[in-house]
Amino acid sequence: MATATRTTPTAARHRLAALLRPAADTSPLVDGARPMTILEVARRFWPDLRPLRWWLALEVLLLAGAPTIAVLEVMLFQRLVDDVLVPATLGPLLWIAGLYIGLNLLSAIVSGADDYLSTWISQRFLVKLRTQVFSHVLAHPSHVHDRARLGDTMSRLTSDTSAVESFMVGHLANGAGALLRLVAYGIALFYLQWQLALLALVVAPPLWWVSRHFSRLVKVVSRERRRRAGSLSAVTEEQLSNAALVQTYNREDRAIADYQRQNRAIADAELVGARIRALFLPLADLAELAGTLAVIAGGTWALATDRLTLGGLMAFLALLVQCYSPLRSLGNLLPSLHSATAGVERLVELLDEPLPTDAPGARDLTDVRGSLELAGVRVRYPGATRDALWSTSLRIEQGEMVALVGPSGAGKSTIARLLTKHLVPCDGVVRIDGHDLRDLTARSVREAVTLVPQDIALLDATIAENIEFGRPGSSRGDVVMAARRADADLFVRSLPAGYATRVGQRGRTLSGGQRQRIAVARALLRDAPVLFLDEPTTGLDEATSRRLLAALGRHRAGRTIVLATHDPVALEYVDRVVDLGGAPPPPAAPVVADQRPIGVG
Ligand SMILES: Nc1ncnc2c1ncn2[C@@H]1O[C@H](COP(=O)(O)OP(=O)(O)OP(=O)(O)O)[C@@H](O)[C@H]1O
Repeated sequence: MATATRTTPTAARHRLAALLRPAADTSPLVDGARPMTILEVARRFWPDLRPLRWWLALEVLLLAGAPTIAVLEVMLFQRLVDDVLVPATLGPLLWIAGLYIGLNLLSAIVSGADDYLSTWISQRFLVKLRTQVFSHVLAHPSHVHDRARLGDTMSRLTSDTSAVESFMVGHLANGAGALLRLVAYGIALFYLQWQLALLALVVAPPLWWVSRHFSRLVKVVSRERRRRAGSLSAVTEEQLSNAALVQTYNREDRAIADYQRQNRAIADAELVGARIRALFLPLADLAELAGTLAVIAGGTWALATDRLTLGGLMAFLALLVQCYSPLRSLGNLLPSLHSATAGVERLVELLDEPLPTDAPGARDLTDVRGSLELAGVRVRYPGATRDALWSTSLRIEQGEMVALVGPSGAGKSTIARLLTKHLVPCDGVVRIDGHDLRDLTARSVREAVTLVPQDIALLDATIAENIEFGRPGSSRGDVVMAARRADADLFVRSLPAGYATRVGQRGRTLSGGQRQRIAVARALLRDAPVLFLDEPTTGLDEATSRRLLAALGRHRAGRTIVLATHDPVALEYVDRVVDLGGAPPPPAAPVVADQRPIGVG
């Protein structure tokens, strides 16, 4: 005998709950941010909005103007029915029409001013917030940038900043406007017929209940949607910036599949949102309909017992219908705030990434001579399980030209980061001219030490502008001189547009060796007392390497030059070789509890 499968109420509830939650993302690219309450968000961003508070007050006044005009219009409508239509006389129509036109004009002025002012407030807030977030991200230490997914960061900077704006300005202003409208209509309703007005209030509790449940579900789905949007941006940026790699290895299918998977995850979250709306919005409609029917029944009684005129009843119903829109707006306020909170949380996570700050009392490094020292230095990157440097000590005298050698991963680039104060050691001291870098401002240290990193970065600008970046305001003669010293002048002159050639994003229209020489020219123009070049001869043929190294030798007078290099040719041009050795690091020690976050200060 076949057993009939029965759906128990609990199983049905579980199935419904599953339909209203996004399916788990099995391979999340971007983690969810720390959840925040609405109050926390408001407290966090109020200081940014505070300077605009008087404009906000004016906005609230304008918001209050609109419902007042609407109530006056409905009252006028009552007069139209009772004084013109019911007695069928044209007499009072003239003044009623005149007032209607006047109110209409006033309403147009108020709503135009309200629209302009609210846009102005939003945009001012947004410009300030985006600039603040952008400068914060720009100040992140380089190793934080290494870990971050650029696409996700960009999604936070654009759409998530808009979420803060809609939370602090859009939704709260809408909420205030809805509340004011509700109060104005409510007073008018009670004025027209208080018993009917009380009857109309029966819809408030069910609407509130619907809104609360709705907002909880909306919050979950909004957080997922935002996180997944971040993942999509991250995958897009990653695949497009590595398009050549993808093509070379014939991995287009996999890249497209990854991209599609992220899009499907977003579509899944969107569909859950649509299911939630499909379930709850009809419930809100039902509550409104119940309210209107109750008022029509009560209104018939009021008409029959002469408690209300026909015009009064029609005005009452017109006002009641107007009431439902702000009531809905208020009902939607919580879900909208929760939805925006999901974006705010991601932005706050970005803003809460600790920024490197100079220690209190840090002073500027002046009169730099250029001696460098590492004493017993240990570095471990955040999240790493082993030290990048341990017990490292070395000394480079002022005016020396030194090659820093060691196998790949020995820590040469890490030393460059230490010397430019992008990192501070977990143990030990880094010194310039005998001063502990911790006591110096990062800005003055970077003025003294110019780094040409291994991963050459050029701006999407002309060659001249890229070199001039080293010392803004330099003359064309100085730019050309620096290019000549870096052995770049000849190849630049051979280009059709010469120094005015645009190099494309990250200098991609130049060869690796050409990029290298432009970067060295930029560093030479800066003319800092200490020059750290990380693998400066990578991508250069031997003859060009020798010309560059000889040029550096000529440029060294009074300067300390460090070459982190694997190139044996470079060793011929230096005074001394500092070998970082290749000893394996000590066994991975447990992460020390009091390890300070790596950053400046
Ligand atoms: N941002 C980072 N986060 C975590 N670990 C890092 C980071 N940067 C470097 N490391 C680790 O630190 C160690 C030293 O790296 P570093 O780049 O300083 O070596 P290197 O001597 O310059 O190597 P190469 O000669 O290959 O350029 C390596 O084990 C590397 O994996």
